[in-house]
Amino acid sequence: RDFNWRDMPFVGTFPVLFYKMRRIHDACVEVLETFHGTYLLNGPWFANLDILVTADPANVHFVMSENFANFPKGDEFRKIFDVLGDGIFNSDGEMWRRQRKQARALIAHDRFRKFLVETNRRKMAEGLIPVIERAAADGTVLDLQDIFQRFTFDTTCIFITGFDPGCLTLDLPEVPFSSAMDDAEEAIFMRHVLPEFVWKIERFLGIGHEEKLRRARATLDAAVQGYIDMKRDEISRKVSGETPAVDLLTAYIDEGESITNERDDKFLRDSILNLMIAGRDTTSSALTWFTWLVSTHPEVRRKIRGELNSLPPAEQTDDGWRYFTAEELSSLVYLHASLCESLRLYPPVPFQHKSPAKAVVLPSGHTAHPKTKVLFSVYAMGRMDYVWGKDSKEYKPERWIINSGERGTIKYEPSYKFMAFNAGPRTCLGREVAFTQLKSLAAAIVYNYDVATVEGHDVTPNVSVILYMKHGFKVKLSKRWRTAS
Ligand code: HEM
Repeated sequence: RDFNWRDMPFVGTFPVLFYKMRRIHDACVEVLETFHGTYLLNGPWFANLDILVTADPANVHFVMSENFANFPKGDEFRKIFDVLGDGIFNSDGEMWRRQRKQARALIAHDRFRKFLVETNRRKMAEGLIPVIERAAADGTVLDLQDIFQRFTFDTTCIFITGFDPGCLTLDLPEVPFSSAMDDAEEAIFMRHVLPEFVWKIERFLGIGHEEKLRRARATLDAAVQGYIDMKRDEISRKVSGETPAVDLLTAYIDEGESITNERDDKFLRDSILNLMIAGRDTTSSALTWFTWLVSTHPEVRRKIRGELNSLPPAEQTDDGWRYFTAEELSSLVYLHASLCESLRLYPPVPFQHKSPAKAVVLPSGHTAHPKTKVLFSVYAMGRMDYVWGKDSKEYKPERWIINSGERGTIKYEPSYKFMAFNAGPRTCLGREVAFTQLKSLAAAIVYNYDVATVEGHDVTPNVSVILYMKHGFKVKLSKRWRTAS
C-alpha cells in the first residue's frame, strides 16, 4: 500500500476527488488498481456520506443481482434525477416492473424493429450522407461527435414520438430540446459530486448548474408537451381502419384509457424523456469512441473492411455509397467484437451507483451502510488487469472471439464483468436496438471513408453522466472505394 494521499480529518478524502476531477476516469483506474478493485472515499463529517468506489465484478454481481432487492434506486437517486420524474430510470418496485414490461414489449415488437431499420436508413440517406459527403468533398473539418449526436437525437425522437426534430441537416441548426438535454446531464453529474446542501443552495439562489437545470427543464417540458399534443391531434384525426403509427408514443397513448387525461400527460412526459435519454447519448457516445479507436488502429480497420468485403456485392448509391442491411450485419463476428471492445474501454455510462436499504458486507469485505454510495466505475472495470488480463488497456477485438469455425463466434462475457449495459434485472432494454443502429452506422463509415483525427486535436473523456469526448471529435474524412486496404 504505497498510496500517499493523506486522509484529511475534517473533510474526509473529498478534496482528493475534486483535485482529480478533471481526469476522474483515469484517476479511478489508478486508485482501483492500487487498492485491488475497491476504495473507500470518506465524506466530510457534515455530509454524512461515504463513497465506496469499486470495479470488482464480485461486488457488481452482489449488488446488481444477488442483493437486488436491498439496493433499490431509492430516494437519493430520485432526488438527483428529479428531472426524469417517475420514469423507468427513477422508479422501483411495482411501478418499475410495470414500466419495464410495457417498454420491453414495445421495443421487442417486430413492427418496431422494422420501423427502427427504416428510420435509420432514411436518416442516413437524407441526413448523414449529405453532411459527410460535403465535408469530404470540401476537405472541411467535421466534429463527428456532434454529427453522431444529431443523428441519434433525430432517430431516437422519431422512434419514440414519430416526429423528426431535424437536427441533422446541412445547416446543422441549434435545437433547444437537444441542448437542454446536454445542460440537464451536466447538472445531474454535478449533483453526484457536490454535497447536497451545496446544490440545494445553488437551487435556492438560482445560480450555477442548478439554474441551468431549471431552464433546461422548462425547455424539455415544453418540447415534450408539444410532441404529446401533436400526437393526440394526429390520433384524433385518424380515419378508422387506418394503420396506426409505429412510434412508442402512439403505442403508449393507444394503450392508455383516455387520451385527454392530464395525469396521462405526466406519465407520457416522463416516459418520453426517460427513453430519449436512454437512447440518444449512449449510442452516439459509443459510435464516437468506436470510430476514433478504429481510425487509430489500422489493423482492426483492415479486418472490419475484410469482413464487409466478404459479403455478397450489393447496390451502391449514385455517389458510390454502400449500405449494409441489418441481416447482412448480424452475421459479422469481427464487427460485433470491435464494438464490444470499444464499449469495454469507453462505456457510454461510465459510472453507476447504488445505496443499500439495510447495511450489508460486500464480497470485497467492505461494509455498505444506507448512507454509503456504492459507486461502480464502469470505465475502470474495463481496464483492470485482474478482470481482463495484462493487455486490459489495449484495443483488441480478438479477445471477444472464440475461434471455432471459419469466422469464430462471439465469446460471452457476463454483465457483472462487462457492465456497459448494466447488470442484473435492470439490464438495458435497448441493447439490441443499440447494436442494430451501431452496426449500420459503423459499417457504413468504416467501409466508405477514411477518418483522420485533426492533427493536435485533444481526445480526452469529459466528466459527466455520459462519456463523451471533452473537445468533440474533430476529423477530416476522405471517401474510399470498394477495395481492400
Ligand atoms: C450503446 C448504447 C446503450 C448503452 C451503453 C446503454 C446502457 C444502459 C445502462 C448502463 C443502463 C442502466 C441505467 C441505470 O439503471 O441507471 C440502461 C438502462 C436502460 N436502457 Fe440502455 N443503453 C444503450 C442504448 C439504449 C437504447 C437505444 C434504448 C432504447 C431504445 C435503451 C433503453 C434503456 C432502458 C429503457 C433502460 C432502463 C432499464 C431499467 O431500469 O429497467 N438503451 N442502459
